[in-house]
Amino acid sequence: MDSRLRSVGVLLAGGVGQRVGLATPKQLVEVAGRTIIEHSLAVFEAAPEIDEIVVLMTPGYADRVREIVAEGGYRKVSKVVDGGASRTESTWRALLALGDEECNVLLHDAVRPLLEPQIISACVEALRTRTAVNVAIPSSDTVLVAEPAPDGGGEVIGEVLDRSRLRRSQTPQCFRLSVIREAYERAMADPGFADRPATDDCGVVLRYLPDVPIHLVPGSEHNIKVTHPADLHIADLLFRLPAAVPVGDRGALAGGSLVVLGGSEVAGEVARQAAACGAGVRTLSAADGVRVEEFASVAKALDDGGPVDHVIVAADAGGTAGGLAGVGGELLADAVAAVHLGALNAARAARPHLRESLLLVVPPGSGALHESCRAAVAALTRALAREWAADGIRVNCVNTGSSPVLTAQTSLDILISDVTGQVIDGGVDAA
Ligand SMILES: Nc1ccn([C@@H]2O[C@H](COP(=O)(O)OP(=O)(O)OP(=O)(O)O)[C@@H](O)[C@H]2O)c(=O)n1
Ligand SMILES: C[C@](O)(CO)[C@H](O)COP(=O)(O)O
Repeated sequence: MDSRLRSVGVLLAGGVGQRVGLATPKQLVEVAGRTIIEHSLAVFEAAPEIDEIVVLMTPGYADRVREIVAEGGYRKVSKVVDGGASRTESTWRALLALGDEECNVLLHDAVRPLLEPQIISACVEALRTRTAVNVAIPSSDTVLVAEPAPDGGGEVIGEVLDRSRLRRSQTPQCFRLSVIREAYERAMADPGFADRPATDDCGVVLRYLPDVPIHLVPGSEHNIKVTHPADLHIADLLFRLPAAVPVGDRGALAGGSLVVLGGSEVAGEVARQAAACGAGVRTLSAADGVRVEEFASVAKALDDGGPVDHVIVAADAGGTAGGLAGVGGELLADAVAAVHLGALNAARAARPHLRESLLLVVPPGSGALHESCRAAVAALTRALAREWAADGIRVNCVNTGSSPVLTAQTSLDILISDVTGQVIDGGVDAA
């Protein structure tokens, strides 16, 4: 059996988030700068395998989702439908909204915002030859069955399950429309279903179509479900983990145009390595009368050149080490002006000329002054990457490591990659 069917991603967002305990449904809470539902929407929108997206939303909040869809330009979203009273009821409503033409249906918990694109690819690939596919990961905990204590006081262990056979079920849960619809029709016609509901779609298929094998594809430890308040913090941290930047073909820079702003050692190395790759490089530093601390100075220098593919900001902030008490007021202001204000100035001045990406290189250092500047540039990177995403301009940050040469190599790899919003540690000399 082979299938090249249309694939519809269904985002189940009809819950109220009782366990998180906020006044609004948890899928509307912002994590890493975006609502949880928007993270999930963005993954499905960007997946080449997905043709259409249907959202099931908590009654009363559908218009908020329509706003998010319109503002974010999520063109694959065809419908926003009110969810039901339970997850399975929301799935049932989605199935009713899908029409009769056979297709692949990928049912995803909207509150799993860290779904990786390769999981969608694996699911759709598996659906070419299977009619039911689930995403699962091995259990790292021992799972046991609790029973009421014989003396009536609390619970005792009834059984310890064989962990080697246990998997934790994630989403998307994926089916041919005809298969999942038949399973749900049987469930809805079963008067006993309401008393013993299923916790997921695979549970419905397993119970009502036991002859349909549900094939498993590997999920991911990052694909967490935001269920309890702590999960909001865990998701936020997971979003901040740096992406792996592949070592690409730096020759791809040949013929491109770069402006390197600032007089740090890394600035010099980036300029040298990029020029060796065949890029046209313009360097602008205090030696050329350009000071990133002054917006007008950077803006004039950039206005004098033409459009530019990449701008790299790598100012020198000399001496941002040690305890705050030992830092003189002037040094403090200079460091903040060079690193934080300089990045803001350069970003603002570069924007009208930029074609591809901005890279903010944070100078080396330690202590309260340096670390607070570094955090400011990291936050700037993430926020700007979101602001400029709609225009296709990437923004990244690299923290200078112990080797300026390796940091410059990492910088070039970031320029030729497609990552955005990433804060990456530059190269460190091997010990
Ligand atoms: N009536 C419902 C209930 C849940 N869901 C969706 O199913 C996913 C997984 O459910 P869960 O984590 O249980 O979400 P809530 O039901 O919102 O949480 P809680 O049980 O704490 O209220 C979520 O994306 C949720 O929005 C749904 O579409 N319709
Ligand atoms: C579908 C699911 O996410 C798979 O792990 C899970 O069953 C949903 O359960 P919940 O009761 O809706 O949190």
